[in-house]
Amino acid sequence: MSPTPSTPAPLTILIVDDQSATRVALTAELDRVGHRVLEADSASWALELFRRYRPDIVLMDVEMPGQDGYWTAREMRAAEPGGWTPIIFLSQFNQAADVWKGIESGGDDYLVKPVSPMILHAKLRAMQRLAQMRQRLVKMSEELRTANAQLEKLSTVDALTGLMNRRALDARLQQELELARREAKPLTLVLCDVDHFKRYNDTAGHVAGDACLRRVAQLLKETCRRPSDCAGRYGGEEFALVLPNTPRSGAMTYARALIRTIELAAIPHPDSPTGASITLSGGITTCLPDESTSAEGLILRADDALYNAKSTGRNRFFSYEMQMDTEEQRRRTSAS
Ligand SMILES: Nc1nc2c(ncn2[C@@H]2O[C@H](COP(=O)(O)OP(=O)(O)OP(=O)(O)O)[C@@H](O)[C@H]2O)c(=O)[nH]1
Repeated sequence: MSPTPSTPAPLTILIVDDQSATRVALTAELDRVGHRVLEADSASWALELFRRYRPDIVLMDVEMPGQDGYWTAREMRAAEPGGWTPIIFLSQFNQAADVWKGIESGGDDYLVKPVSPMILHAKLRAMQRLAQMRQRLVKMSEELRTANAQLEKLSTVDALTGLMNRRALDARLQQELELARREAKPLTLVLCDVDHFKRYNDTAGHVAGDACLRRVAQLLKETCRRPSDCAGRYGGEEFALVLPNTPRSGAMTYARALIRTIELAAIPHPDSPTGASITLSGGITTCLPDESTSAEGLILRADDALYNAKSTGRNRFFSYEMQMDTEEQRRRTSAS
């Protein structure tokens, strides 16, 4: 009498054998312990069932008319890229070379017919355990991939505004600088800062201050119309814009449009000497980079221009190279 293995988890098992007597005997044994059995008498039918039902384990006869078990195993492996269904070969041959060939062609184990039920169940149990371990590993590596992606995002995105953070901005500036140098194209960096933001916080509170920064960030993002333009939070109430392929004149046009956008948004400032709404001051630097141009140098220049914009009254953008006051320009343009 066949031994009864202790409560195996039910599996879907594909039996591939051209001899019906073998299939009947194996099916009866596997049925007896509650497994679901699929039967195929040829390579083509086996592949069809394999693709359709994705069995947990395959028991595969080596010798079959037409395509043999080795070929079928290779096709099954090719049909599940990244996956792994245990394949156990069944054969009358018990030479070492046969076992080797079976394993080489993608099989995981090799049993000599007639197979003792006890050995069969033991092998199934071992394969099932391996498959479960593999599934756990796959799941863990997926979780790791997701966690890494989240970490990567967290390390480049500013949590308050959703813009690039300082780290990502620095990397982007460096990258655009190298590209501009290679392609001999102008590159503009704008640093801008919300005017009298301490007063905003002191009067409206930090929560309202945060909401204000988010709104400004959104507006800055919207002004980045070209796919290569990017806005980021440089720190505190200071933002940076990297504008590739933008010459001085283009940068000034951009700054005027930005001032206008902020003006139209009319975000109320509860205590600003500059006016009733939020205003920005900015420093611009534009370069045609050569070997001596550095990201740090650009930041220093933009910061210097920003300081000038602040010290001459705020709500204006200065270009380091042109030392031109965009607010003055804008007033002149709208007056004419
Ligand atoms: N709510 C809020 N406030 C911030 C954040 N980061 C920086 N600040 C505040 O921004 C203010 C910046 O103040 P200052 O550097 O004195 O500059 P300012 O008041 O804007 O004055 P000017 O730049 O000279 O126009 C400080 O009160 C900071 O606490 C933030 O994430 N949220």
